Amino acid sequence: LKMQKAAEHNMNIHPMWQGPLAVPGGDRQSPIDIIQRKSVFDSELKPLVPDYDPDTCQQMWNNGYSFLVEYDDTTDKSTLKGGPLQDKFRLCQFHFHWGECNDWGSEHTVDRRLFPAELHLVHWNSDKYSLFEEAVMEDNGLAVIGVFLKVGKRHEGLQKLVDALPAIRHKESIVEFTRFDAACLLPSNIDDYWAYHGSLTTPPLTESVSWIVMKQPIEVSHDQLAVFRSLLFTSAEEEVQKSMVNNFRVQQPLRGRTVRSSFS
Ligand SMILES: C[C@@H](CNC(=O)c1ccc(S(N)(=O)=O)cc1)Cn1ccc2ccccc21
Ligand SMILES: [Zn+2]
Repeated sequence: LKMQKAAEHNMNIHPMWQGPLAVPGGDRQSPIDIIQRKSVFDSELKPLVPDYDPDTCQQMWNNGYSFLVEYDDTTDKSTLKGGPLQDKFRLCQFHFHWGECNDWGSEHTVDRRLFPAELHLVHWNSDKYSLFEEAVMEDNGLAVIGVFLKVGKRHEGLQKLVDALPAIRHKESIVEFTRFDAACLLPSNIDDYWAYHGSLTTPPLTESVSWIVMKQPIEVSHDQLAVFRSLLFTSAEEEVQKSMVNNFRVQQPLRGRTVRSSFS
């Protein structure tokens, strides 16, 4: 029932969803429901090796659908390798998806379980491509780490980010944001994850993503999540202000894909 309610509230009415809602013939769309008993343990999956340099953190902005923290990805200073990945990937940004209430908001689900929010750390394959824009179009171009957020104790590392949000309430607003270590948003256990091939969850929905979804959620406080919901989809000029909530895509068909797990 919550899935149904969540689906009714999701942002398919947001302007960004007007137009083709799926890649024609797309058979590896994201997000998906991860059915634990159907995932296949793969002993070949290696530990993930995130190596992020806080000095590459540059700015935070409201793009009218989420808020992004962007990193300088002109060098290999902040990288991800290991896990299911054959190549080295550069961190370019992270962002979140969340609901209007704590009952839903995540994009992926685990055995149909919804979380109040989901973090995405976006990386592109710098061994094979020279720009993010190139990698976006290639089937091994991107790697996104998904981390579920659940309501619990306050997340000290997240608070620096939460304190900056009022400065980017409106769409298109941007603020300098430096020296943030994205690794502080990863759960304590990054060895247990699910891996599958999918897509961007917003247009252009390109099927270029190696998804790595962490099993262990991070805990954030109710009040920290409430600040996410104080953001607006709308720019300062628009007369009707709309709260930035329910900015998630509904789960997509698995189409015969296998979800691998790094743990048995
Ligand atoms: C990718 C778009 C911008 N979108 C993203 O970068 C992006 C990143 C991660 C996710 S998620 N939620 O799956 O983690 C979703 C979107 C720009 N853009 C639009 C058209 C386009 C064409 C070529 C190159 C870039 C292009
Ligand atoms: Zn995302």
